[in-house]
Amino acid sequence: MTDRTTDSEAARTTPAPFGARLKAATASRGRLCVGIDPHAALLRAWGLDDDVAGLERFALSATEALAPYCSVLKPQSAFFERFGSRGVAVLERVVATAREAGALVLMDAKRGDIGSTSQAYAEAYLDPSSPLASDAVTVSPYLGFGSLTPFVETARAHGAGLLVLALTSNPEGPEVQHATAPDGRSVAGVLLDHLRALNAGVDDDALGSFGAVVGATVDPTAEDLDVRGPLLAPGFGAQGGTVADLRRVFGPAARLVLPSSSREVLAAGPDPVALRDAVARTHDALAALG
Ligand SMILES: O=C(O)c1cc(=O)[nH]c(=O)n1[C@@H]1O[C@H](COP(=O)(O)O)[C@@H](O)[C@H]1O
Repeated sequence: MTDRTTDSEAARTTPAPFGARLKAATASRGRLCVGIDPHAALLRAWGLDDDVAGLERFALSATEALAPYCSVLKPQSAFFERFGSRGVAVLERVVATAREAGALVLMDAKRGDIGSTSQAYAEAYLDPSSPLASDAVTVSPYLGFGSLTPFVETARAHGAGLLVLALTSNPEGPEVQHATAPDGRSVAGVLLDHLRALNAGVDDDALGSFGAVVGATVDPTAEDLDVRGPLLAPGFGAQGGTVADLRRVFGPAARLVLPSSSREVLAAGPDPVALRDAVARTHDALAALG
């Protein structure tokens, strides 16, 4: 994005770091991230057509119903992109609506590319002057962790965060993530070490802004999951992950977990009260996590 602010203006307007804002949000609203994933099947279940009008109705109704009651909303960009520019325009409204209601927005775009292209992605999702500007974005480190440097620097400049794919919830992930790096560590272990380094300056009782994605459904791991930043745990709910699984997978790092659920919550709609009840039930279940 073009530089529309002076350095001193930027310093005045930069929000607190994402980790600090996430910690405050989960303390007041609970630590559930709800995914806004407008699947064709969910649109049909809500009595909507699988077209841009249906997408708009679904995504905005869900966001309006859920954003005041959730610490984090995670719109899945793919379901908007499949409708082209009109779908992306709906995504822009979802981001704005969620943030106005006080929810943090984690854009689920899973981007990652060579550094110079990563810079453009970082500006698209994290620069406040972008229409898609979010509080954090999911990123893929599989072009090498260093290729994410533009995301790290842009996040730091704007008080935003990153959630880096480490041990994903899908069954195909281990082929890459459990592979052994040249120095004998696992690939996932290398990524987790990089995240720990990025969060190194954070106080003991604070939360860093650079987190990992670790599925609620993965096998227990010998890796040290305590990166001193958030651990996004998708796979909770529709993919079968339970509170017991979160305890089993994360052990002492469970305090850092941000469980994420999309279809299980969204299936309760379109009634806004039913959507809120689904969130309340999940919050109650998560209370057992401590
Ligand atoms: O980054 C993610 O959010 C993600 C990572 C992962 O390992 N597994 C995973 O399911 N996700 C996303 O989390 C959401 C899961 O949706 P549900 O299975 O409906 O709760 C989808 O948007 C996935 O793209």
